[in-house]
Amino acid sequence: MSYGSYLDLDRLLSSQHPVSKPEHHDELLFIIQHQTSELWLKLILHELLEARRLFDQDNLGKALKCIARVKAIQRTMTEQWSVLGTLTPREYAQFRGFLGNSSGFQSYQYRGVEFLLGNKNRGMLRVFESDPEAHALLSTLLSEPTLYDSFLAVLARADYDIPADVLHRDTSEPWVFHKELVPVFQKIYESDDTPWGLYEACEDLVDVEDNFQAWRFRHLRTVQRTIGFKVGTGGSSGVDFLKRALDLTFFPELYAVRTEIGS
Ligand code: HEM
Ligand SMILES: N[C@@H](CC(=O)c1ccccc1NC=O)C(=O)O
Repeated sequence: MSYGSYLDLDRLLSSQHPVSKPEHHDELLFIIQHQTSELWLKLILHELLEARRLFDQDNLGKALKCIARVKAIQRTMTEQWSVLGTLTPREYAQFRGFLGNSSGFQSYQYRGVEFLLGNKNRGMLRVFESDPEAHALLSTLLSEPTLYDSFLAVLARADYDIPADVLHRDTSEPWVFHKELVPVFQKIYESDDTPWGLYEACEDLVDVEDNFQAWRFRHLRTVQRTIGFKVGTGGSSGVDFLKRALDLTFFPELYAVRTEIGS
């Protein structure tokens, strides 16, 4: 065993293939920024799947340990935008044309994280029709319960009043706001004898959503300073499309409960 063989460094470090001709100096930054993001997304998926499995086993403490790791990765990914922020609009314009129609829409790991957190959209599968492995993973994640579904099942088993239509919902559908859950969370947040384990779990989910939004926001701002209001290579309106994504929410009831909190 050696450092290089253990980490498969030969393969890793020979996996950067700039397509610009002549090769543009800054394309390597662009490739490595994406590759490191994909590696972190791989670990996020790994940890979220384990957290969901642990929720299903009522092992709350260990699930939260996985989520703590996810939160730390998210902070790293968000800070990482500062590296790409050193790419000037002109530098990017000089090799952007070589990227063709490829775009972040085609990140199956990103889509997998969105699905696992509840932002499901069957239409997004079409992008992966020519990639059977990615398609299979996303089909599975589309149909399976989300992390939030599994957490609500934990609450139901702890005798919280989770409606049957929530517990037996069609999990391939995107999450919709369930007002009946707000008093459930109110009971956790407002109690004189707060169940701190459940409270921590709720707050960890809020942290994950907050961190996800921070990443989306920094993506949007990096895109805006790099390509302004040009349309995206993936065919979207660009900045306007990314702005609308900021309205998405994974755990709306955990935010709605704040409005109801008295003393
Ligand atoms: C200069 C750098 C970047 C620019 C100009 C840019 C631009 C865009 C644009 C315009 C879109 C909308 C889709 C389209 O029409 O193309 C998009 C989507 C996306 N980008 Fe980027 N991006 C950049 C870097 C990155 C990086 C480093 C990542 C990291 C993985 C990333 C991940 C994504 C993802 C996942 C989406 C889909 C978002 C969704 O569906 O909500 N992008 N990007
Ligand atoms: N959508 C970007 C292109 C882009 O960023 C991109 C292109 C190829 C591979 C990954 C990319 N990153 C995220 O969207 C653009 O419109 O410039």
